Amino acid sequence: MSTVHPILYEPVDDVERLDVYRPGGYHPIQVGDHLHNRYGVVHKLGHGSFSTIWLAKDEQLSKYVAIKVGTAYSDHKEADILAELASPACRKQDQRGNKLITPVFDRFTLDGPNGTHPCLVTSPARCSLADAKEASTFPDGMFQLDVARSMAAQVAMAVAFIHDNGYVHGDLHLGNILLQFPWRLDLLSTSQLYEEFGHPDPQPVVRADGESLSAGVPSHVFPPVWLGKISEHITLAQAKILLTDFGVAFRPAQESRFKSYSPLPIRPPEARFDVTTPLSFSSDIWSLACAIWEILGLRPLFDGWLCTEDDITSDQIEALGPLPPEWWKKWDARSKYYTEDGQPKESCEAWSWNQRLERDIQDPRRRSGLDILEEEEQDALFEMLWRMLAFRPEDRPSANEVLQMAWMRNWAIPDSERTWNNEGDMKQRIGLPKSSNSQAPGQDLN
Ligand SMILES: Nc1ncnc2c1ncn2[C@@H]1O[C@H](COP(=O)(O)OP(=O)(O)OP(=O)(O)O)[C@@H](O)[C@H]1O
Repeated sequence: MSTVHPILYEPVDDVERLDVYRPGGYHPIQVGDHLHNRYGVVHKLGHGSFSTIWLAKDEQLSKYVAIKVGTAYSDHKEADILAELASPACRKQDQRGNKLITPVFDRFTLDGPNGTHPCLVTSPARCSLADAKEASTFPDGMFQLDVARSMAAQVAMAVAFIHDNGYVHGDLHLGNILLQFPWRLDLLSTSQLYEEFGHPDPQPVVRADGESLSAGVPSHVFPPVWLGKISEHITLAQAKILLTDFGVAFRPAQESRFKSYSPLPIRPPEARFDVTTPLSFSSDIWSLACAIWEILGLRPLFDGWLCTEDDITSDQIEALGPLPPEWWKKWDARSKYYTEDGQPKESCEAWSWNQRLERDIQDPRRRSGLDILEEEEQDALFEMLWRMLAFRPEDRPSANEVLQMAWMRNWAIPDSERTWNNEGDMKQRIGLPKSSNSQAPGQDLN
């Protein structure tokens, strides 16, 4: 059942939902606030359903940090999980994977008119991969091929790292994969940062009924700063990613989770058809395959725009073949799309794998003048994704097995190694001395 939200405030574009400034909801924060006697808020980075995220200056260490301020409903689980993944015990097992997970520098709580809010201090990133694609100047927002391969390998490594440490991420989409800064933001003073990326733009919050604001509502809200980069302009050396948002992550050994919180297009089918078996690591493998497709191409593998759960199931069958028989029988809406012997009804336009590759990856890449996948690479990619998208979760490979597959070994991992080996070259290219930590760049910050 959908909830109807009364219109309490005059609308403001590109900000969090204003009606969530209420007891249990967001904490009212303004640029200029000083948090936890240490962090001066200088800009807004973004918002999610359960948090607002702020760029702040850590006055003790003179460096910029991102502070994720949770709603008062949210628990401390995300911070606990990230702290555990950052612990020396986890980190020493896998040096590679842990650089790809949001680090935790500090955590504290804020008490305010809407309750007590968990706050997580992490490193600021440029933008999410979804934002980078959306910002493209082309109608088709995509990454250069080597960049896409590198990012795909890094996400798989990050997933292998968290799986090795017993956690399922549970929400692997491009909005939760961030692009790291290729240089230290700390090189900029706050005024240089404003000059380079724009000043905060406070928008007044006005009640629709003309009444005054209650104590839990901020006087102003802030559209996020754009620190990001347009997808096709990201170079291989700049393609370092961070996997973020562990808000729905869980440990299958400790918690039986039956419901998936992933968006419909990347949601594993067992969450719909096998609701009595707890979700496990393989649910991330399904979503990882969908994320890799979208990183390489233009659009999601299973399109979710105005789609229902039934449309997505039908789309999955078109791409992957018949559902396991017991799931097929459970699917009440099957007769809308298929005859009883599983043939698509004429009204359905079926898209095979090859057609999808053309439609979603190769053709848009060609149109944007970007490299396409050669035949040998296409075959290796198909082989990997086909196995990751097995309907039955137990038939999918583990994240470590994915990293051993030919596409990863021969195409994606070599490009990710070039991303991580380029650090020194990168600093030279943007005109920074390799050991610089005080000088403002004044060069190409993009
Ligand atoms: N460290 C960061 N640096 C820069 N931007 C960030 C950072 N963390 C989050 N953001 C921005 O804020 C957005 C929301 O963050 P996040 O997904 O962690 O919040 P959430 O409340 O858990 O969201 P959701 O609605 O997905 O549960 C991200 O998509 C990104 O644009």
